[in-house]
Amino acid sequence: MVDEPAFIQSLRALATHPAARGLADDAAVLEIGGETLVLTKDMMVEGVHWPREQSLADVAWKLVAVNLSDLAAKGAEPVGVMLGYALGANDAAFLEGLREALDTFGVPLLGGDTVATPGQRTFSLTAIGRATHAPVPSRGGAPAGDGLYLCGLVGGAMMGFEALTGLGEADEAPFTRPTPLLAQGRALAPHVSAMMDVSDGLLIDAWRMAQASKVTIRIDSTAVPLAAPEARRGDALRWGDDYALLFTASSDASLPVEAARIGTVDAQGEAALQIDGEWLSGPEGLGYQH
Ligand SMILES: Nc1ncnc2c1ncn2[C@@H]1O[C@H](COP(=O)(O)OP(=O)(O)OP(=O)(O)O)[C@@H](O)[C@H]1O
Ligand SMILES: Cc1ncc(C[n+]2csc(CCOP(=O)(O)O)c2C)c(N)n1
Ligand SMILES: [Mg+2]
Repeated sequence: MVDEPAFIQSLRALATHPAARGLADDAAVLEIGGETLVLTKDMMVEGVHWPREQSLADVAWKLVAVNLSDLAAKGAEPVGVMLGYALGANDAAFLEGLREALDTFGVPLLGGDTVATPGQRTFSLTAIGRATHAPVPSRGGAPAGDGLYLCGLVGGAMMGFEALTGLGEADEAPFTRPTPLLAQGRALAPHVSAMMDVSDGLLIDAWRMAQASKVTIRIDSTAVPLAAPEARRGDALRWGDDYALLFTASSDASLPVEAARIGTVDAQGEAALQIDGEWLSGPEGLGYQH
């Protein structure tokens, strides 16, 4: 079996349509009929994306939330979702969590597909959004000289996961019921040079932004706002599942939402990422990869 980056690299030869953005962004951006659609799809697999302890109501909520987070990162407003569902135990709980998420985020269910599987439960969602600002922010627009900012916190999902699985007492909600930063992403879109959501870990996602933008990103790790104890800072920067917004903007931009300045964009140097003065050449050890 090849790994995730190798498989996506092979797919790039097939995804030559401009809307695919070279498979180097959070979503596809499709101009059609005078509108700009933003399209994304995320899957969740039992044992990989949620532990057995987690209720399927929370899994359904999170499936919607993580997809809407990719729309948020492109400043898009949700238009609808399509569900891929594998039948099994606790279907009613899944339906209840799905209803709550659709109501909360005001997004209609438009369709989907249902199967039964002898293996692990697997769910997927396709989210369709409408761009609210042109150009639609990409991972690839960060110019040297801009600041690097984070809207939201990291480490909360890690702490919540540990509590859910019996290690500690933290609030489980950042892991079980994340909130996509839709209003913040929409407000930020006109002000940013690049934007993405943090799903696999702050450091690996910053590395991807630097790669896509052909720059070096320097991060001051002590400036990153945490939802975890200080002693867990290193883990919080790598664990992922936090769905904060990582973006670049000019240092003198007046930003419409609260965000922490956590670094600087430089011209391409020795490597894509520098953390507290130390060069990091590859993505290994920086976050979650399948
Ligand atoms: N099986 C696939 N077929 C086509 N494109 C894919 C496939 N898997 C990933 N991609 C594309 O690769 C790019 C990177 O995907 P990735 O899943 O890393 O982004 P993401 O959805 O923002 O992250 P996450 O899955 O951590 O939420 C995107 O353009 C995505 O559409
Ligand atoms: C049981 C369990 N163990 C570990 C994790 C952590 N985790 C799994 S996938 C992922 C990145 C986002 O996924 P993707 O890139 O597939 O969208 C993260 C942070 C979890 N959620 N559940
Ligand atoms: Mg994303």
